[in-house]
Amino acid sequence: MSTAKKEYKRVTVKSLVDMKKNGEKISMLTAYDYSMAKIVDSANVDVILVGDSASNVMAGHETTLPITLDQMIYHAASVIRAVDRALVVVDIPFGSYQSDPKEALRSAIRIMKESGAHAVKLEGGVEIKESVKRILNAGIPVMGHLGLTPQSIYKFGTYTVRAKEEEEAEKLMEDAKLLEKLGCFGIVLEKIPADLTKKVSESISIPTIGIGGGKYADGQVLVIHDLLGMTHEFNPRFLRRYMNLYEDMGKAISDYVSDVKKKDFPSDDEQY
Ligand SMILES: Nc1nc(=O)c2c([nH]1)NC[C@@H]1CN(c3ccc(C(=O)N[C@@H](CCC(=O)O)C(=O)O)cc3)CN21
Ligand SMILES: CC(C)C(=O)C(=O)O
Ligand SMILES: [Mg+2]
Repeated sequence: MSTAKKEYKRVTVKSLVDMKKNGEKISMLTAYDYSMAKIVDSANVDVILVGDSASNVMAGHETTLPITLDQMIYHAASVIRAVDRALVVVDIPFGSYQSDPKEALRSAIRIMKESGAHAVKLEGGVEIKESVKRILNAGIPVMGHLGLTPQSIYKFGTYTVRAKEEEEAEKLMEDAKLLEKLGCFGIVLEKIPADLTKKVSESISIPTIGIGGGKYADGQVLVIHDLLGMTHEFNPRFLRRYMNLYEDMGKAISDYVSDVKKKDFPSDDEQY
């Protein structure tokens, strides 16, 4: 598994756009720490997202709002140290880009400079137009994120499917075209109807990456802990679990506890 990576060149923002052109689907997963990123990168995932979902998965917060820019940089720097092949994209966290475009650029620069990341991701469309422009003008690649945007959860109140109404669907299409025009290299489409993902993906030349966006997206993204079955209480329809690590890890750990209690561990061979 880990030997395969040497066959490949580094993934770049350009290779992702080329993959869309060639009809090759893009794989993207989150990682927040060195050990996990090492495994994800070695398995040839194209894009690693240091998501602000770290706020939920790593820190135990209910939403993505509390995580700070410093904390995101810490996670991103750990991931960067592990990665040889994947493109590493980092979420700019809530509160570090919404105030004004200069703040947005300062946050993006801090992420690039202090973590070594390759690109940043921001949530929203026309509302963040000036910020996206400014970051792109500084030579920093930007990924968009439309549909269910968790940093705005309190505006909506629920995590239900977005853009089901005609008007919202039209706005999302406009936002996607705008992000493409500004120069973004890709757009995450979260929890929107599959037919809207299809229309958007056919209308723009940059790749769409779906999470609950259906089969017509140019790529897919999941939170690594969800895929591995570590988050056993998170059960949206779009999630395919490839393991049940919550149970398996629990079993391994209780076996260890029991071995210690039984004085079975360590054995004669496991000591000096
Ligand atoms: N572990 C984890 N996985 C994620 O995909 C993820 C996070 N955390 N944290 C940040 C955001 C939040 N995301 C979410 C959150 C909820 C749903 C969702 O579908 N929730 C409910 C349905 C709620 C409703 O219909 O009102 C569910 O079925 O679990 C989807 C994506 C995606 N991101
Ligand atoms: C779910 C993905 C797209 C994300 O933004 C995150 O993990 O923070
Ligand atoms: Mg995010």
